[in-house]
Amino acid sequence: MSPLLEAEGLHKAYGPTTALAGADLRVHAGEIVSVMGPSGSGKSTLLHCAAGLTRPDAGHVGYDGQELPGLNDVRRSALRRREFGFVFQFGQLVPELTALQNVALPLRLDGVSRRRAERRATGLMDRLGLADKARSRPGELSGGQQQRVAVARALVTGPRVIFADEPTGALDSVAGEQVMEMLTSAAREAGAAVVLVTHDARVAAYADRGIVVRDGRSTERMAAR
Ligand SMILES: Nc1ncnc2c1ncn2[C@@H]1O[C@H](COP(=O)(O)OP(=O)(O)OP(=O)(O)O)[C@@H](O)[C@H]1O
Repeated sequence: MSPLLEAEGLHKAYGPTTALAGADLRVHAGEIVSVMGPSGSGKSTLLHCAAGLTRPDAGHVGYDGQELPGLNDVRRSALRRREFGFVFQFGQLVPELTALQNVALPLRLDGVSRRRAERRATGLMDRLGLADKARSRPGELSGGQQQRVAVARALVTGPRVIFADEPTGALDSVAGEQVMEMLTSAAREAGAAVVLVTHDARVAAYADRGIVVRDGRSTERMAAR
C-alpha cells in the first residue's frame, strides 16, 4: 500500500541555519507516527513542510497523489483546510469565541451552516468529555480542556491527517495523558492518521511507529507494532 503522505529528501534553510538536510516522513492512512529528536533538530520544520505550511527548498511532498509544493497557495490552503487538522502546543483557540464556536470554526470557514457546524461540533465535544463546556470561553478552561477543544476542532472537518506539534507540551502528565488518550482514540475512530511531534517518550508510546530527527535528518525509530 502506498503512503497517504510522503515527504522525501526535504531540505530547508533559514538564512545560515540548516533546519532540514534530507529528512523523510511517510504516513499511511490511519497510522499514528511520532517524530522525536533533540530541540532544534528540525521536527517542527519537517511537520510544517509535510503539511504544506512551509515550502521546502528541495525535496518532494506527495499527498494522496498530489505534489504539495507544486500546488498554488489557494489550492494548497483548500486542501489543508479539508484534509488536514492541526493541534499545536498552546494559544491556538480564539479567545473571544466559546468552546463550541471554536470547534465549529473550520466548518464555518468552509461555508457550512451554523446549525450543521454546531451540531457536528457538539458531537465531537461530547466525545472528548467537554459536553458541559460548550459555552465556556478558552480563558475559563484548564490547559487540558483547552487542548481537548483544540483536538475536537482539528477533527471537525473529518481530516485524513492530524498534525500535532507538542500537543501536551504545556500540560502536566495527568492532563497530557488524557489529551493523548482522547486524541489517539478519536483519531483511530475517525480513521485519521496522526503525525505527532514530541520530546516525551510517554507521548510517543501512543504511536504505531516513530522516526527520530537529528541535525535535519530522519531515521526510523522502531518497527511497526
Ligand atoms: N522561521 C524560522 N526562522 C529562522 N530559523 C528557524 C525558523 N524556524 C526554525 N528555525 C531554525 O531551524 C532549526 C530547526 O527548528 P525546528 O523548530 O524545526 O526544530 P525542533 O526540532 O522542532 O525544535 P524544538 O524541539 O525546540 O521545538 C532551529 O535551529 C531553528 O532555530
